Amino acid sequence: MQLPAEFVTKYQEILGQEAPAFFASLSQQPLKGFRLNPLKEDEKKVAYSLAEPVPYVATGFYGAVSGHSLEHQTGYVYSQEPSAMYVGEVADVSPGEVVLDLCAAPGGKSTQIAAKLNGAGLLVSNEINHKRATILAQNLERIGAANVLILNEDPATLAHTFPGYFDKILVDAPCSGEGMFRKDPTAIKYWHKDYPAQCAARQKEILREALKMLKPGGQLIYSTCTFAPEEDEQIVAWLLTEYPELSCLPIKKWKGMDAGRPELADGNRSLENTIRLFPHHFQGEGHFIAKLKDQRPAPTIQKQSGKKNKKRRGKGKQPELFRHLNAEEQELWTTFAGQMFKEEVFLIQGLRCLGNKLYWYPEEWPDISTLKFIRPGLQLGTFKKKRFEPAYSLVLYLPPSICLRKIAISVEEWKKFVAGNTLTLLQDKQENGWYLLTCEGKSFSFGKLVNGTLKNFFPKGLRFKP
Ligand SMILES: C[S@@+](CC[C@H](N)C(=O)[O-])C[C@H]1O[C@@H](n2cnc3c(N)ncnc32)[C@H](O)[C@@H]1O
Repeated sequence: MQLPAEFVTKYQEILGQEAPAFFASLSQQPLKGFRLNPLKEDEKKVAYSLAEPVPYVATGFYGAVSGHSLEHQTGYVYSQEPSAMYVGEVADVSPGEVVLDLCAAPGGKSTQIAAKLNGAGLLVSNEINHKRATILAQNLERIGAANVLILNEDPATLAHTFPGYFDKILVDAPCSGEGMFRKDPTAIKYWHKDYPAQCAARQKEILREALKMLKPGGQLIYSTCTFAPEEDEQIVAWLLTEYPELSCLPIKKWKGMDAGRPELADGNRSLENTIRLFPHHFQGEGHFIAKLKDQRPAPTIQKQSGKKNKKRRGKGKQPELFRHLNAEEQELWTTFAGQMFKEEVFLIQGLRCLGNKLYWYPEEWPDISTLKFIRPGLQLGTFKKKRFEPAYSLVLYLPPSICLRKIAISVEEWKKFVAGNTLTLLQDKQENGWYLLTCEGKSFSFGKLVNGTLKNFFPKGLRFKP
């Protein structure tokens, strides 16, 4: 690997005797990992080896996964390099919290946070770049979390809508990406000696807006995948100076994790509470993580607890984006839900229409009608001329055990189906209609059975040949 000369000089100065080991580690093979998804039923039932767990992430494992595997496609696994996984752990999100992931695509940390919320509370997952936001949406859809809004906004616009709103905010900032050098050598081409300072200026802009959205008493998690002090310790030092209400919380250091270095910024000792992950010390690509707490007393309003708490937050009015279901739509949904689910899965009060699409969007969620969104709640389906067609996002949300109508098919049949073929079910004498399709116990599509032929409703844009 040809490293820029100014990069080499800089890290020789910063790392001294350790520099050769650091440079050598950048020429090694990148380390791969994946996380299991506890939102799925029997989440450990995967074909991948779980023999090498990542010690500091309960759901993390070393090893590579394929994007075409059944496990990836059904959201059972998410490919993520092991140092990036620690950011989601440090965020330490609990069910019921209201969390913002401000720079979220492609979704490594958002998928982890959504799983930790476990259906209670809300994750607002935002990405400024539209193309990347659509990839974020696909990744979040696969993991099957219902309580996620996906937005495509700039931080300043969000700050206007959500002042003091979030319990936790993650800023996994756009950075100079030095920790990506061995995974993605094109990152080296972008690097120049002033790049870290330029990135730092942008990081400050993003953080200024982020802090406007943090609730008093809330926590800000800041991370980068770079080693540059300008974007790491110096940003945290700047935060602590500019925002005296913030303090830097200690982060548990597992084997191979280094403390942040105060001498690389203004000498503030609390910078030792931050974490540096260096590839010559630690099994991973490289990251910097800081956790800051707003010390002002938290407001005494009742904490949102997801589905149970009906108190609406945000602007205090109904989302203007949606309309209520008409009688025919309500009947179509009730019939579908009655045939499909063993129990009431979505309360009718949380159901709303946007055009002819049906969403689950509980009353207490904020009004996002003025914002650019990619996913305004969990899409359940579409009303089409006197019929209801269930959505792909509903499939990924549904655990097979709550479904009455389901058909299990083999891996060979799954391969044909996701490539776009219909299936002929010679053995089956089931009633015509909608069925949840499963393979190895994993929900992967709806299919419509018509006289023994299973029509294909796997989204056309996602079809592939495994
Ligand atoms: C390091 S990546 C995020 C990775 C992501 N958190 C994950 O774990 O998959 C940073 C993201 O910030 C976005 N970004 C770039 N400029 C931004 C800005 N001015 N404000 C907010 N986000 C920005 C980039 O498009 C990029 O997707």
